[in-house]
Amino acid sequence: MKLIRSFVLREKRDVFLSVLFGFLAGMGAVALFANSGYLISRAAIEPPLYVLTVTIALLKLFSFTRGLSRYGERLYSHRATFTMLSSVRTHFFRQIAPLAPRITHRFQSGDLLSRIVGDVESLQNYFLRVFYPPVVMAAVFTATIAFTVFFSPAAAALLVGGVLLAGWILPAIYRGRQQRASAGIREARGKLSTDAAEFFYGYQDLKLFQKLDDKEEELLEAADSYVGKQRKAAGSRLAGLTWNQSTAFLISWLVLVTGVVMTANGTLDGIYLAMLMMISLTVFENAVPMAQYPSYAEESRQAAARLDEAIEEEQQEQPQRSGTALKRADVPIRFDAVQFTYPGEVRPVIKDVSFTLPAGSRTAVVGASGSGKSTLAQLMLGIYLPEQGTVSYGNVSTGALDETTIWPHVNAQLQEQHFFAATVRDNLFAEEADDADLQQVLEQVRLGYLSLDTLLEERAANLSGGERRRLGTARLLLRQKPVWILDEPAASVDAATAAEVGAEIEHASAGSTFFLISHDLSGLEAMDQILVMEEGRLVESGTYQELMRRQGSFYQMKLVEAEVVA
Ligand SMILES: Nc1ncnc2c1ncn2[C@@H]1O[C@H](COP(=O)(O)OP(=O)(O)OP(=O)(O)O)[C@@H](O)[C@H]1O
Repeated sequence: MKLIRSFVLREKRDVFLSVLFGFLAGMGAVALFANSGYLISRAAIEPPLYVLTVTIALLKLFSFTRGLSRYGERLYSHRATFTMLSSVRTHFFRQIAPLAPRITHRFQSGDLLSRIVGDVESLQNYFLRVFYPPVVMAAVFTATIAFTVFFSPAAAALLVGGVLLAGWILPAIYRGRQQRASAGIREARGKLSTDAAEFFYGYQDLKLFQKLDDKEEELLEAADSYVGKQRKAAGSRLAGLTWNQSTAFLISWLVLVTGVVMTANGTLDGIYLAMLMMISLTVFENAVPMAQYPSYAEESRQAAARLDEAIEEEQQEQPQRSGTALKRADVPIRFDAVQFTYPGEVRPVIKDVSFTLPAGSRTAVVGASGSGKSTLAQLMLGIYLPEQGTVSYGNVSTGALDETTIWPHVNAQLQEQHFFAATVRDNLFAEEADDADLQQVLEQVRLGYLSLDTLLEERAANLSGGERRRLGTARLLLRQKPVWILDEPAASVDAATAAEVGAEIEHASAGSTFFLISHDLSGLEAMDQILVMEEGRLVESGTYQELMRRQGSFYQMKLVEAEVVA
């Protein structure tokens, strides 16, 4: 909330103008109606023409003042709001973007989207309905009461009582209720977004496994829960509004009664009675927004808390990085007694792993599914930091580096790659390359039959699994990098095509530090070293020939592979 307040206060000029015009609009309204009341009473006793002329001219002046000031208030308050929203959105996005992909493991995509869009959007009410209306209300009431005291201290006292009740006491009572009524409303929206996203992503599988009805029911329950919570919050907001209005009318009625009594006993000139009545009716217009104050204050607090939660929890989970830049990556990459557990998990998935990738060497990592191979790649990219031990480039550990400075040195093809709903050309991420180069790269990955203008669907759903993998490889072939990290580039690719594309990769990566994660044990003879992972431990390492001679885990794996092939 502190941060949101600081974003609002940055717009000092607009904040000042909103309050100023809000005050002028409020005073304009009070003066307009007071003047009307006075005019009606005065006209009844046939005053000289000049009195009517002046009063009518004032009426016009006040109505212009009111209209123009209200316009100014709306203009500057909305400008301050939208500028603040854009600052919050940019700030939130800047904070959250570097946390990817870690953040996407912690928060589901639907929930994250609901925070980025919905929660940020809710903060628009913070300035408009929480921050400045109390200031305007206090200023308008103070000025009006000072004016009223002059005619009737009793009516002024009633107004003071009314403003305390409508502007402070009732909203304070409603604040607690509103907190209860709107508790969990944002979480319910997050859950609904998550369920909806899951429903659409998993639609095909849900259909195939006949689970569509169950999931639909869950989705409807989430929708009902969200609507129910919204209804409760809106009910509470309306109740607050009703009490606020009732108080305003009651006070106006009391002002009328007091005025009548005072006029009857001669302590008030009857000509001012209608004016006092109109003042009372109008001045409470400014207290109406206060009825919604608790609801919007609570909504803003919850939205800000959810945004903080997304950023802070994730930042706290991660060890602090000192953020220096990696200047060169053509250096040995070392794992020293590395232990690693994923955030929020208890089971270490990498246990006391040490190895070195000499600059320009070629290494393959093999091992059973879940043995920690992909995690090694994530640690090497600095996406995660080891819990114990170090991963270092030359003499610099990844903990001392800003991880984003590692990535420009690396050609990485991780297990999951994202493809955008755009052309093949756009998905190759090589704006500076000309079409002939791009087409040539497509040939190299045996996708020459695709046109650069072919439109890919979201997540490249119109390509086969193997085609997606090879399109991912094509991205790397367009960039010369000193380090290559490949996590099963041949997954879902037939053996013959995989061998051909493998040869292209080998050629393109010659001289680079090459780190290949593979389930395929063939073609590893040319590697400088092979690392064998088992349940998070490095159980064997050496050249192909050494490992075969040793007849350990790698040898056993080869035997199993040979049996399966046979
Ligand atoms: N984001 C994550 N959060 C928590 N645990 C994870 C995460 N990613 C992987 N794991 C766990 O870490 C272990 C190692 O996973 P990893 O992906 O490194 O294995 P792998 O050897 O690459 O497997 P595969 O060959 O199937 O790709 C697994 O037990 C997995 O369940």
